[in-house]
Amino acid sequence: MMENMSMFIPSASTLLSACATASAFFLLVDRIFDQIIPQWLKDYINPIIWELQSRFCSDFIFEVEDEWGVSDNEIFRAAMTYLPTRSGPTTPSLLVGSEKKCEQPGLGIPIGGQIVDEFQGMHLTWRLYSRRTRETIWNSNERRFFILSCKKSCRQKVLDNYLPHVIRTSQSILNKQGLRIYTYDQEYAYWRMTAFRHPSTFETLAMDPEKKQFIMEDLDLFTSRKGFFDTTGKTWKRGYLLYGPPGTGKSSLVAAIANHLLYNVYDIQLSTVKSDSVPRQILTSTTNRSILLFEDIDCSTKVSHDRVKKKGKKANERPEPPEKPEKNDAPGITLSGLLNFIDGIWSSCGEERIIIFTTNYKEKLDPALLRPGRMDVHIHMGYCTPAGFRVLAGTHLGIKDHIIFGKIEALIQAVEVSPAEVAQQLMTSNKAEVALEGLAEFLSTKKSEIKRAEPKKDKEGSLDDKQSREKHRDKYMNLISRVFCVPNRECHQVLDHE
Ligand SMILES: Nc1ncnc2c1ncn2[C@@H]1O[C@H](COP(=O)(O)OP(=O)(O)OP(=O)(O)O)[C@@H](O)[C@H]1O
Repeated sequence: MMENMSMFIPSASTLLSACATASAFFLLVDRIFDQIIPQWLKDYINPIIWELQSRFCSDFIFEVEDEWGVSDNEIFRAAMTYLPTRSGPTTPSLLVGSEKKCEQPGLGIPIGGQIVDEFQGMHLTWRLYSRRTRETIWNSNERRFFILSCKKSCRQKVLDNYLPHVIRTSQSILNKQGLRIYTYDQEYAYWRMTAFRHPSTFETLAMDPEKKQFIMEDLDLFTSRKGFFDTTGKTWKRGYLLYGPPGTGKSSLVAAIANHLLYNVYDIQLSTVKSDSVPRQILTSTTNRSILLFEDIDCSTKVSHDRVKKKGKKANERPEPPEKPEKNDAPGITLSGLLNFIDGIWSSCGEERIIIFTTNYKEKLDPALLRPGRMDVHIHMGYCTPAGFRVLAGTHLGIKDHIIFGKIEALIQAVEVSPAEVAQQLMTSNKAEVALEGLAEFLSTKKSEIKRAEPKKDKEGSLDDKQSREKHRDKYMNLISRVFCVPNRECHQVLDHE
């Protein structure tokens, strides 16, 4: 009887080979499936195949989607960084690319790509898939997800040991890769990334030393005060407004802050944000310890003019007809959408974030944007000063002093010249003497042009009065840069050495 029964019980090796055959079969089906079946049908059948696979094989399946709740899935993000470094002889395909010719090619996982990893005696297979989700008017979303399979018996070990290892390793890979700058792709609702190698630092910035020192101390204080933000119930973020004429170093200061704090930069183009719900996606998909940058905020008319327009309207003035929306035109972000982004309830998703706005026209901005708590520190980036010129001469020509410095400094005090203009003149020659002579000539020409324009102004009478009033107001604005210090410091002012 026992002998008869043993005829029907398969041996361990037969069972194993049956299992291997089943796995190979499913892999084969999967392959054919990938090649010839349309995406919509794949999306429908894929889950059925995985279900069958997990029932008939001894594998356990983890599905790692690119989103978790309303945020990006950290495990997915980590796997995208970690897995290309684990490719081996069994890897069928990889994405390869390079941003610059001389760079070491970067690797990525293609859709359908498979990576096999070994960890603490476990055999783990990752495969990347994509599926289309319901399309909205503004987004046609394609969601990506990994299928991670392991032995059923390893399930707990994967959760406890392997996935934390993937997150840790990806973090150290990213740290080695250096800083990154991200820009938001509205179409696919995800961040496109590239290496951030802006050479600007606080040493290379043409700015007055006290102002630099103040900003660096403010940043350091901010990063060291987690406990303070926790106990006061405030979100750990700080808003900076950088304002001033073109070419005075606003973008260079952003880069210097990123390099000082070693934070990645998320560059948010407000004009391309399609609706008030987009900032929520942005907030939940950016990482901690980062800079959220809004450049040229005044150019986004919807957010800069709302209240300024209303304030300037006389009582008997007829209301302007509402702007006709273009066909298929997205509504864009409104001022209230932006205010919510900065300090609404969703802004608490994430911590240790610096929010930076830059503008050439601070007065165009709605006062609601500027209040402490939203823009905590206002930094005026002014025209070049003698101290700024000395920094530029050091970085561009490698010199600390020269006989012609006195003449140039006197001219710099007499004319309004941006650091960008000075830098450009200093780049005209690698011979210090020639470059400095060129700069002195450039400044003298500028000065005589201003002199020639002056008598003309006098003839224009009332216009001249108006201009001089405006100049006085600008001078006053330039002189005092208010620093609202909530909650980093007590409120105080910094003299802006113009
Ligand atoms: N304060 C500065 N210190 C050092 N370099 C500067 C400074 N300001 C301008 N530059 C030089 O001028 C170039 C332009 O500066 P930057 O883009 O930072 O100015 P910006 O104020 O952001 O201008 P815009 O308002 O037009 O965007 C930079 O590449 C840099 O070399």
